[in-house]
Amino acid sequence: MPSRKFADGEVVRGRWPGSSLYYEVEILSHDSTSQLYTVKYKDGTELELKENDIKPLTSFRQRKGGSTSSSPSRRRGSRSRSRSRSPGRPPKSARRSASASHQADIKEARREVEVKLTPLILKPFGNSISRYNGEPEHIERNDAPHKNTQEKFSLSQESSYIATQYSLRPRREEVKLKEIDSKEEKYVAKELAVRTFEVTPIRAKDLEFGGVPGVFLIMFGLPVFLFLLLLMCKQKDPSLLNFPPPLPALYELWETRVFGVYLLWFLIQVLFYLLPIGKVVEGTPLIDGRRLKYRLNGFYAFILTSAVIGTSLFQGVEFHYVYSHFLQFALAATVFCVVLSVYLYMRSLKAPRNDLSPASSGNAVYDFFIGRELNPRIGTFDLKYFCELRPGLIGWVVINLVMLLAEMKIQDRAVPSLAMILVNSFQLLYVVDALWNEEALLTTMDIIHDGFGFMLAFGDLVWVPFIYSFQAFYLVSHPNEVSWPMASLIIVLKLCGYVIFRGANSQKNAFRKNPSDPKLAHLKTIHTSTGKNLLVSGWWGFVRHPNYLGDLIMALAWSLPCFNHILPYFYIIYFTMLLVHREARDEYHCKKKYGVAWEKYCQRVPYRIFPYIY
Ligand SMILES: NC(=O)c1ccc[n+]([C@@H]2O[C@H](COP(=O)([O-])OP(=O)(O)OC[C@H]3O[C@@H](n4cnc5c(N)ncnc54)[C@H](OP(=O)(O)O)[C@@H]3O)[C@@H](O)[C@H]2O)c1
Ligand SMILES: CC(C)CCC[C@@H](C)[C@H]1CC[C@H]2C3=C(CC[C@]12C)[C@@]1(C)CC[C@H](O)C(C)(C)[C@@H]1CC3
Repeated sequence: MPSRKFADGEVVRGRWPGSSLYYEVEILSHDSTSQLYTVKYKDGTELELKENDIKPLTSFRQRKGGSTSSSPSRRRGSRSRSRSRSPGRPPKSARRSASASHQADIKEARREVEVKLTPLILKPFGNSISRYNGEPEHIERNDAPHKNTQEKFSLSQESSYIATQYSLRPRREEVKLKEIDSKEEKYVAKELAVRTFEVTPIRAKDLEFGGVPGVFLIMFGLPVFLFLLLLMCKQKDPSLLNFPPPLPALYELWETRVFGVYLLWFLIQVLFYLLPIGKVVEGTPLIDGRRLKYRLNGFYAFILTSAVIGTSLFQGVEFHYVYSHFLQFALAATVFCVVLSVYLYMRSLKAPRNDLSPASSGNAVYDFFIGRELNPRIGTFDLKYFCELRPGLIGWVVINLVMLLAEMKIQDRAVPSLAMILVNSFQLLYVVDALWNEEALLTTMDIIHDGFGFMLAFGDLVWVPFIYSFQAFYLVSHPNEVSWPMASLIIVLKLCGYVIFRGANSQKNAFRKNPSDPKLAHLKTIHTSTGKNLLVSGWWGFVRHPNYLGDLIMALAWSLPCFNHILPYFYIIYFTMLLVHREARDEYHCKKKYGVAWEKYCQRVPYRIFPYIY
């Protein structure tokens, strides 16, 4: 095991990211895998630093006149003064006269502002951006001239990343100290304001999902709805005339053994997640500039799970148990999710402000639902990221397989029905695609915006495995013969949906990763004042959410093999509602983020999801 230089609890100096300034920090922990130290600054900020960015206190104490301030924020004043006293600096009048030195001053001021960062609670779509978005925008091709336009705003990609993470609003006294004339001051302020987020304490704001009453209803309504749906599906004739289905007593639904099997499943997935295989990538920058590290091994977890399931089948493990105790499994997952949500809420009460989700509101009920903490982690174990793709999504494929085997057993078939094969293979493709493109998850609303609370815990661990497998569950007790011509049409529909879904997601991901990617040079873009551009041709010029369109077409193809009843269409109805609502949430955020540029985009691309319809 590699040795570490600094011990937990030791007080040292840590470099402030993006600057050459060192502040007093306390070592909180050390991760031997990533070789990063978690340190705490005096103002409470916790960051991960490399060993090279940490120095013992003694190496600073001998420096005469060094600042004693111990947090980036408290250091501001002294640093400004010491810089202005620098013997190498020409008198201010001389600096004022030459435009070249004006430019140098601007650069210096910018650098000064950049390094004097205070991690703050940010309101990500704050007024300053909206105000600045009053600027005229223009549409251009995504090629070299576009790059120049971006460079006009002169911050390098790296520094612009830092800039977007901090309040870079120059303090008045600092600007005075720099003695930049008003024109230049405006220029600097204008540049900085573009990337400035308004600093606000978390306060009451517009709540989504119908506010507190809405989330209260969802939290109680969805589990009830889930059980009613599963009970309905178990009936021979699941028509609405037979509603409500016979309700079992609650004690009949609870089985400790089932809960044990569920926990075992969860722990196996934890184990696979922790395996040191797969690339480690950085997530999008957080409000305090940190970028969390994520290991991309979802696809490996899937392969390993398949090996375990295959071996168990070979060993004669009775998978029918999952089908015959399906409701008990759904209850076990729901109980687990409630316990997890309570844990998440409790631990979030101790979380530093910087770690809270921008969606949290300060209202306990709402925050319990939406999640208070953005990225709850136990060491390097990221709870939200893990739950989003592993136990539920892989669990969905396993449940589908269980249903396929159950269909063969119950209907006494030598081979599964064509409908079951279609449903299984379509959904397998969807899950494998998500795991293969795992990195894309890091830029979704769920990871960047929503906290980890009941909504995602229930969505990931209960809703996805038990509702998304509904078509397969339905087919076990309600056989439906699909002809080959019909199957061919459904396959074509599924492939069309997949091409749109994958094409749109890959195009956007590639553009966000490298806006000057030569492969995207033919696409038109709208320049926005945040520095990020919007695609306005290609898939994203067709409708504003082409990926949702593709997803919905695929969802239709999943339901069609069960076309003899309305019940399996519940999925497409629910999914349309989910994506229409999600699209509205995303529009709201994008409008705040991009202002006039977004409105221009909406004019250019008038339809949200369905061309000429919506
Ligand atoms: N199966 C399910 O239950 C389910 C549920 C939800 C979502 N999904 C799928 O998950 C995938 C991800 O969905 P998502 O909801 O996270 O949203 P998304 O559509 O992938 O991302 C929206 C973001 O894309 C960027 N964007 C929007 N328009 C753009 C344009 N013209 N050019 C460049 N960037 C643009 C904006 O972010 P920035 O500008 O900040 O980059 C916007 O916030 C989708 O394929 C969706 O279908 C599936
Ligand atoms: C109120 C609740 C019922 C809402 C529950 C919503 C969740 C079921 C979804 C929210 C985000 C979704 C999502 C996927 C699955 C469903 C959600 C968790 C996803 C993992 C499906 C595969 C995709 O490829 C994806 C990885 C992009 C996607 C991410 C978002």
